[in-house]
Amino acid sequence: MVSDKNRILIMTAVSAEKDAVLRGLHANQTIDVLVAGVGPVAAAANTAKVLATSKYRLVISTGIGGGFSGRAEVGTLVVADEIVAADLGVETLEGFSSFDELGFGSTKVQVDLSLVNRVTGALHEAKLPVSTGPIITVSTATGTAVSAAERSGRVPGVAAEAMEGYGVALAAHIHGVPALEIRAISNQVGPRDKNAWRIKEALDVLEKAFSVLEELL
Ligand SMILES: O=C(O)c1cccc(C(=O)CC[C@H]2O[C@@H](n3cnc4c(=O)[nH]cnc43)[C@H](O)[C@@H]2O)c1
Repeated sequence: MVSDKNRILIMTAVSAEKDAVLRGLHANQTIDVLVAGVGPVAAAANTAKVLATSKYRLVISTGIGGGFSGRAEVGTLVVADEIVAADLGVETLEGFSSFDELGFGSTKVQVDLSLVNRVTGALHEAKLPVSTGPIITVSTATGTAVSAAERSGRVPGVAAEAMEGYGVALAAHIHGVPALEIRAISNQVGPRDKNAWRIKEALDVLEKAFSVLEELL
C-alpha cells in the first residue's frame, strides 16, 4: 500500500463487490479497493488495520444493499447523508432504546454533505438512478415486514440498509478521515425472499457508479 494523503480507500464486504468497483475504476492508481468482510465488526477491524499503516484522504464503504420501499428501488444507487448503526442499543418493554438515547455515545457518523451533493450530482448527471438518505448498518439483515417497519420508523427518511457502513465509517472517523457510504440496491428491505434479490443488476450499477466517480474523486 502506498501511504499518500491523496489516496482513497474503498472497502467492500466481499470480492464480487470489489471486482465490480475495480471494473468501474479502470485501473486507477490512486484508489485502493479492499475486502472488509461481511458485517460491522469485521468491516471496522479491517478498515482500522489498513488505516493504522496507510494514510488516505477519504474512505468509502460500498457494495450492495437493501432499499426501503418508496425510497430506494432495486437497481438504484443510494449515497448516505448519514451513516447509522441501527441496532446498537437495548431492547426494553417500551421498545428499542439506542445508545444515543441511553447516553452510551453516538450511533451515527456524519458525512461531508457538500461531497455527498457532488457525488450525487455526478451520478445524476450520468443518468444513473440515485438518491440520498440515511443508510443504516445492521448486524442482522431485516427479514420481516415488522422489522422493516420498526427500523424505518426509528430512522427518519432511511433509504437503505447494509451491514458494514457504520463499522467502516467509525474506523475512518477515529483515524480522522472522512467517510462516505454508497450502496447499489439489490433487494427490498423486508420479508426474506432470496429469489427476489437482483445482485447482478446491483453489481452492474455499482460498476457504472465508480466509472463515473473515478473522475470526481
Ligand atoms: O437471506 C439470506 O439467505 C441471505 C443469504 C446470503 C446473504 C444474505 C445477506 O443478507 C447479504 C448481506 C450482505 O449484503 C449486503 N446487503 C444486501 N442487502 C441487504 C439487506 O437488505 N440488509 C442488510 N444487508 C444487505 C450487506 O452489506 C452484506 O454485505 C442473506
